[in-house]
Amino acid sequence: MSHVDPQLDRARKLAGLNTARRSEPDTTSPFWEFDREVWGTLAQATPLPLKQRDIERLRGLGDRMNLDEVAQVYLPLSRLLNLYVSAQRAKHDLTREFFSPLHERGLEPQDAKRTPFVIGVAGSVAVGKSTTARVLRELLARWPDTPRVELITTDGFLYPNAELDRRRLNGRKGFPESYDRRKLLKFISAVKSGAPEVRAPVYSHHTYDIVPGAEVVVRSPDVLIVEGLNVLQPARPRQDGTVGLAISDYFDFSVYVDARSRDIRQWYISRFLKLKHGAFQDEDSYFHRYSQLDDDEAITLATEIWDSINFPNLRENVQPSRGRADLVLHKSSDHTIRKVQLRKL
Ligand SMILES: Nc1ncnc2c1ncn2[C@@H]1O[C@H](COP(=O)(O)OP(=O)(O)O)[C@@H](O)[C@H]1O
Ligand SMILES: CC(C)(COP(=O)(O)O)[C@@H](O)C(=O)NCCC(=O)O
Repeated sequence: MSHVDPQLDRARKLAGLNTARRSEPDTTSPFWEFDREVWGTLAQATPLPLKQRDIERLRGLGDRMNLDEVAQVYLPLSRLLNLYVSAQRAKHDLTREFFSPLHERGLEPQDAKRTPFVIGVAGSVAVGKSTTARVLRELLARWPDTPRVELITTDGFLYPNAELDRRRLNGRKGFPESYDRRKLLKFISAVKSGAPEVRAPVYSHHTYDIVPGAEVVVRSPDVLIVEGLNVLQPARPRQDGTVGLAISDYFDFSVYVDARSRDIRQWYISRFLKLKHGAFQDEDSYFHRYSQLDDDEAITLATEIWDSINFPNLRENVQPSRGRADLVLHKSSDHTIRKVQLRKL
């Protein structure tokens, strides 16, 4: 954070900010904060490898992501992550060098291969974290040293509906206790142990349940992105009061997608309406019965689901984990990212 950076000063002028009135650094915050325009200058020399049609393919229902946002927000982020991956690799090489006296004696660890760089993507239901995760995946895969990027969503680790019923957790889908957290922790720990193949179960929004027998196989990629509501949850205390590990203990970097809860509520309701006219029309959709509702009834129902499930989960579990992220993307009410916070080092 040098005092005079011509690129940043130019960006501040473009953004109508007075370069002479630069605010004092906030020494009480663990984050550096950047307006989008300033952050957007941080990868100017990097060509944008995606086209409009790629964005349309990656964008979730209702999301407004466009090429400008990819260039100004995600390209710099992918550049930073590329640097962090290199730093991690350098650290790995140094550690192997540190082991080298063991080599002659045959005592060097046999599995000294590096493990995948794991990135967590957290945020509320309907905030657009799946679009964020998919765009990051595409961008990172285009950097020459991380061609193999895999993405999994934590919904695969939800208990099947029958098990949620048995545990009296219907109506709590998405709350931390609705996930098989032990299985998720074993999954991530296997990935970070360097296992050549690790399997994860699959959830379907269409059937609103785990898909029996389906799995995704993660084969030691360069980068693994793990997206889900609760990925930044701290470990919960065991019955004897001791605290174990959380999946975030295995993350090399994490992103929290943030917005005002009243904006997210609006996005959730309008997405529900879009789904009513789209996916719910399909007779196999679990929500097919809702396709018959008129728009007012659908708005009432979506509001009820938001107020009774998704908002309480956001307030009680998801939002309190925001401060644990390495990077926070702040969206304004039109879905565009206005501000980026990066954890200080
Ligand atoms: N009932 C549904 N039917 C079909 N797709 C859905 C349904 N609910 C959510 N989705 C899709 O699932 C994905 C994940 O949604 P969500 O968990 O709300 O996270 P986010 O909106 O932050 O990506 C989104 O692409 C969304 O459009
Ligand atoms: C499947 C989800 C819990 C999200 O799971 P994630 O991948 O974030 O772990 C959420 O998108 C969802 O559909 N919640 C359902 C709330 C409800 O209507 O019961």
